[in-house]
Amino acid sequence: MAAIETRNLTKRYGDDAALEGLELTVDEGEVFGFLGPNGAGKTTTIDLLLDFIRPTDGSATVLGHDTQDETDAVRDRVGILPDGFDLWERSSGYRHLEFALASKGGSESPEALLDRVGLDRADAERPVGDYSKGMAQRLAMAMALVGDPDLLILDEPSSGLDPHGIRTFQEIIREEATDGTTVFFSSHILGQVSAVCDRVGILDDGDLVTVDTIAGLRERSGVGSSLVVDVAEEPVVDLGEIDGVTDVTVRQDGRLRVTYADPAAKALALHRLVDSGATIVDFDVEEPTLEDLFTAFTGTDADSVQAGESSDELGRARHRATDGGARVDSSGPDRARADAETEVGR
Ligand SMILES: Nc1ncnc2c1ncn2[C@@H]1O[C@H](COP(=O)(O)OP(=O)(O)OP(=O)(O)O)[C@@H](O)[C@H]1O
Repeated sequence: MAAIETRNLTKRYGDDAALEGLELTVDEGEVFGFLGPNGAGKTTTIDLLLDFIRPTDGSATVLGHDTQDETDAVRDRVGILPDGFDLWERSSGYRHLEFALASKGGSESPEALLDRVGLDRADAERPVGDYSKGMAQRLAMAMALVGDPDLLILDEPSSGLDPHGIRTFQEIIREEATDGTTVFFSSHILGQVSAVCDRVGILDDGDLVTVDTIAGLRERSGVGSSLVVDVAEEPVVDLGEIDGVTDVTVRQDGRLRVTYADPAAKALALHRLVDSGATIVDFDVEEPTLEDLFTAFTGTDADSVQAGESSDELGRARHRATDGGARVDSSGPDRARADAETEVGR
């Protein structure tokens, strides 16, 4: 049984389609990233799955239940972290959890839930009207986890979170997935989706553009990997002649970027450079970033997809030069991603 299955799911407002003919299957136990820019239709899809709004056309099942005819059965087994949720400002975090535990019949202790999301127990005594956005988001995540749901639906879960909170949420998502929970995770932040998701669906302007694993997206996008070489002097050899090389450019930092579709071209390019007498100071390989993939599949500039997360930070920070030299940042892409997420959290 699929955790989520939609057939021609469509929502129109007047002549405008918020979602057009969505055909999507999310398997049980997978972490599925639903990626798209502002206004792509992510929240509309989630609202349709939970029967908060009704489709103009088409249908959907969640955990085998029809979303319109068996809404209670759906909501009973789904944990939801909605985008833009409302809390009762004068009630404490504890009261919110107690309410969620009572309405879901959950057996967890409020303290265990608070600890899991990293919300201070003393803060849980305070009215939520005093909470920061990140604290409110942590409380909402704790409420979503109540009752050990079979499906977690998280709409922009990192909204308002600091980098530590982002990591906490990613750990929760991984733990839930290990436990067999399906996670449907909407985001416009590419790095966060790639950090936790088994598969990704890219939504653009109400249309599902593609669904695949990150590796599959890389392969199908045609966006090649690049060999970035720091050479002591301008090479006198035409690397563009090598079979499988698709592009050769000199970057702003003076390094040579050789983009290739065929991995065999990488070694050939290095050999050709050495044979030409060039002195190779350093080299590295850059894989296409998710931003590159998004652009390849939608034709949309990835800068419009996310605020504050630079593709240069994400994909290329490991090539930072230090002391004006060409040393490679040994902390690698994970560090780069953490750096990028620091940006996001600001
Ligand atoms: N009640 C409504 N009336 C008219 N248009 C709507 C309504 N709700 C959503 N839309 C439109 O539907 C489209 C999809 O909106 P939706 O909120 O699903 O996007 P999203 O991908 O969740 O965006 P974001 O990342 O900004 O949350 C947008 O163009 C939006 O303006």
